[in-house]
Amino acid sequence: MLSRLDLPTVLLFYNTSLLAGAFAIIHVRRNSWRPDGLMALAAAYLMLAAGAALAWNGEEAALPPAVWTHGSLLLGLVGYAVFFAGIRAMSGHRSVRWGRLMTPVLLCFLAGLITGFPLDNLSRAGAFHVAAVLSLAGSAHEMLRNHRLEALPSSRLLAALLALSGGVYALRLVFILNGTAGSAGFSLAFFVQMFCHFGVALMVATISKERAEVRLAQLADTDPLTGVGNRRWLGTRLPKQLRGHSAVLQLDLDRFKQINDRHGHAAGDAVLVAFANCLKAQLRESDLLARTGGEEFLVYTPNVTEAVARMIAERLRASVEQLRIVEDGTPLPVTTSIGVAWVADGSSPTPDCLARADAMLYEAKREGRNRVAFSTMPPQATDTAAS
Ligand SMILES: Nc1nc2c(ncn2[C@@H]2O[C@H](COP(=O)(O)OP(=O)(O)OP(=O)(O)O)[C@@H](O)[C@H]2O)c(=O)[nH]1
Repeated sequence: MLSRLDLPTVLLFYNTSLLAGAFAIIHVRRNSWRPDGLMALAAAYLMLAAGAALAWNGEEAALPPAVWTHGSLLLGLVGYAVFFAGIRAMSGHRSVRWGRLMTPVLLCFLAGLITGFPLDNLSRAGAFHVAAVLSLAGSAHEMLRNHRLEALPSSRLLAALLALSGGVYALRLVFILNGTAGSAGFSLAFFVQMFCHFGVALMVATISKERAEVRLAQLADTDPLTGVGNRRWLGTRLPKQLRGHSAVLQLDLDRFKQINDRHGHAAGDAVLVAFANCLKAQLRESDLLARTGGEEFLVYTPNVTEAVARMIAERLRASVEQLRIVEDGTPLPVTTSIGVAWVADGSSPTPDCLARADAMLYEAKREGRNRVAFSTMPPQATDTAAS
């Protein structure tokens, strides 16, 4: 069926796919919180559509050959360069070196003006196909590289579509170079490209949606002031039972209200940020740190002996005491009280451990603040410990 389609019909479908793709990408960009590269992508689609329309009108003898051949080649080359720039910017905030990207495009265009090679159909198609293959292969590579940093479900699919599109152009380039490119292959190639244009626009929209979902999940789990996890996040990360040789530490800044009252809420916020950063700097990758309330933080530290759990708590207390926070030229001395519940052998239900750490924190406050109160959880019955 495809072989019976004439060239104007194929080009009409091809252009429709580019225009619909550009429209979809512009719409996604308007609603995206991370629109990098999307305008370039839409512009590339429009340039490729304009280039194809120029070629179509030229084939119909509606324009002088010198105009449509050079014009369509320039639009095709710039379109594919901008397409690559768009995918690169979209894939991971990396900068686009426009000078480096556009220099070969302009050199090719100038060579065309000097030698007149675009007037020859096969030479022009060859140059266009080389640009398309390089751009699409580079774009697929960018998306795969991005997938390693940001594993979104649709980024691999987008890379596959880009690779398919580049592969079809590469195959056609081989036919062009050995002089066997026929009109049936031409129609089929444009049909696949049409499918890829729709697919790429759809994947761009889906990636934008997936990024928004990831961001929402991050916002829901993160304390906006300090950037550490919040109580909700902690709830999803803490096991139901704390295993033997693990500890929870409940930390609370001492007399924090006075800092707010004397120096203002902004100074209080600065203290909270410094406090969180100080704790973060002391902990291991495997530890959890969350802000569970106003000036309350919780640390979960697995795989620690009693001596190490005591040492960690004391080290946190001492490093907070040594913090040097200055607001408007005024030093703000801070200390923290810490309640620790350490699980010996077996395991303990997490709520019990949290309640014990809280009770220990209360004791540390009662005993004068700026200290650690430590407790070992009582051993559990074997069946509870095994569950
Ligand atoms: N700046 C700032 N203050 C907060 C925030 N959240 C809670 N607070 C304040 O934290 C203070 C907690 O005070 P209290 O619970 O009385 O405790 P405290 O003054 O630290 O006294 P002790 O815990 O007994 O040592 C209150 O003044 C809250 O308004 C916040 O996000 N920023």
